[in-house]
Amino acid sequence: MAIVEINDLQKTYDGGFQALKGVSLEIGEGEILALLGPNGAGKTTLISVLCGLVSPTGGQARIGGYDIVSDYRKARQLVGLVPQEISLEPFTKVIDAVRFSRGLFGLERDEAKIEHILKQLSLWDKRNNRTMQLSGGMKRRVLIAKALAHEPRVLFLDEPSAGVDVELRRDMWELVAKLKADGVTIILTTHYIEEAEAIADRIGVINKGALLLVEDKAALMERMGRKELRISLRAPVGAVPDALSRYGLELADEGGTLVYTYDTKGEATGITALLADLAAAGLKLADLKTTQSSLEDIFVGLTTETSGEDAA
Ligand SMILES: Nc1ncnc2c1ncn2[C@@H]1O[C@H](COP(=O)(O)OP(=O)(O)OP(=O)(O)O)[C@@H](O)[C@H]1O
Repeated sequence: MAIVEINDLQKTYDGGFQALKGVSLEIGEGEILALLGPNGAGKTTLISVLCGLVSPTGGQARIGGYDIVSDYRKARQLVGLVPQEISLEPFTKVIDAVRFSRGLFGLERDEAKIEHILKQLSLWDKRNNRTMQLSGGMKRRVLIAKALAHEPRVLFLDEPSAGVDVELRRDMWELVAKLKADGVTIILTTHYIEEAEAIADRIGVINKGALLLVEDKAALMERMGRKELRISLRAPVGAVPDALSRYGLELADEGGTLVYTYDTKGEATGITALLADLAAAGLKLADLKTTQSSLEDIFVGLTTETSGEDAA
């Protein structure tokens, strides 16, 4: 069942800038969705609209069935937000900061719950430290603890590993996996393709306010498993010879290159047979090169394609 339903969501800021151009998306309960996109793509705007911090100028969204505008309080109660910027009261003790966040939602004190959250984030030993005494990574954990204090069902993490070292980033990934096991739905934004690969169930690519793709990570990985063999010919051809039709070759470089795409996970690549058939068809090779498509290629391809449209 979808816990977050987004339908044609739009945001035009006061100055006229259109930061969201009609985003539609459904996120299932317990899912981890990574929103990948370059700076200024609209990721923070999308999260801010869903959390009720920025008002949409078109479309609708519901969280747990509650409209984010007309049923704002009920929708907001279901979400936790970990912002990009670290903003903590320096003199407040860790445990008090988390208790306070829970109180903001009108929930009764529940020390067992607070203890569970602090332990889950490895903050229990630091519970009586003032937040200013903590390292940057620990401060980020406090932000997560605060966001979890009212037991939200959906957690938004805006750039959780921005400015975080590699080790802490891995800790963060483990934590996300633990939260998922607890049934929390997680939507995170990131610039790091590696991060999306490591933890997401689904990956959404957003650029210039539009969602370009949402796909299961496994399906994207399947695409990544494809490789290209580029065969440069000594003499260009006008068309792919009929004798080679079964290979699905494409022509590039004005007939000077044949491009063969194959699955690296397949038992046989078909390359040996292809090369034999090429020779039989009388084609002479100048060079061979293989390239592997990666999530990064897909991402760069998608985001530059839309930049091109803008320029046109
Ligand atoms: N309050 C605002 N008023 C006008 N324009 C804004 C406002 N907030 C954001 N924008 C613009 O909207 C666009 C999207 O910004 P947003 O912060 O959502 O992007 P992002 O994908 O989160 O980027 P980043 O990865 O840099 O955080 C940017 O061009 C930004 O300048």
